[in-house]
Amino acid sequence: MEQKNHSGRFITFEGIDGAGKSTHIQFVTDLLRADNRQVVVTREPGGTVLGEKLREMLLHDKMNLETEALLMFAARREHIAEVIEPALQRGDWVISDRFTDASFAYQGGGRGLDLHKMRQLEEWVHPHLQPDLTLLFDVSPEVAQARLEAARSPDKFEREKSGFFNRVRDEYLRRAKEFPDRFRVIDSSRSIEAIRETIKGLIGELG
Ligand SMILES: Nc1ncnc2c1ncn2[C@@H]1O[C@H](COP(=O)(O)OP(=O)(O)OP(=O)(O)O)[C@@H](O)[C@H]1O
Ligand SMILES: Cc1cn([C@H]2C[C@H](O)[C@@H](COP(=O)(O)O)O2)c(=O)[nH]c1=O
Repeated sequence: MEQKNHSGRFITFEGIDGAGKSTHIQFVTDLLRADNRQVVVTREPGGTVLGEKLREMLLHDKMNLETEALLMFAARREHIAEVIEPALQRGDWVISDRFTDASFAYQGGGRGLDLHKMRQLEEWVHPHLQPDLTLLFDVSPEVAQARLEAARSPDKFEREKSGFFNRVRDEYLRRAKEFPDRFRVIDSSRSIEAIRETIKGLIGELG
């Protein structure tokens, strides 16, 4: 495990679109606040004024794949400097709806960008920062798609076909195997109640 130079905790939520991340972020936030923790809830791309502007472009405009990856990491650099690092230094718990694993899964796995380039960007943008815990909400693209269709109109990523989401899912699962210390894979095809029980146990382990 990497050496930490802060007293806070950094938890990331990952999974394909519609896997259920947002649903459970609220639950975890309530759980931690009830335990008197200071919690900062944020998201990627986004989380800062500049990052939210980049999010609009990233989710709605057509662009070159490398431009997409670079803008994801540009938004992330701002997010780390303005939100994540200051919060961790204060000793807060940071909950982020996605982080760098999403770039590996979507731009790497989904769209086929060379993972070596992604590792170089990661090394540049946050050489010493990794989540303490990454909750990977794992579900088939078919189930996720059915949930999303019932919930809202799709953005650029959500309009992709199931082949794309199968590749995204595979890359997430590959990373979960590569980094078993921080990843916990949650079977997100279960009921919301059953998933909450699993999450409670996992958060408890962080202390
Ligand atoms: N375990 C579950 N069982 C049934 N429905 C669920 C479950 N989890 C979430 N949902 C529903 O599925 C929809 C998508 O969930 P949610 O917005 O939490 O997904 P998400 O992973 O945050 O998606 P995105 O990454 O696209 O923002 C919502 O309508 C939510 O109520
Ligand atoms: C951080 C990050 C995100 N994405 C994609 C994944 C999702 O389709 C959207 C974000 O939408 P959400 O409803 O907030 O999940 O962006 C990506 O492709 N690469 C990334 O690094």
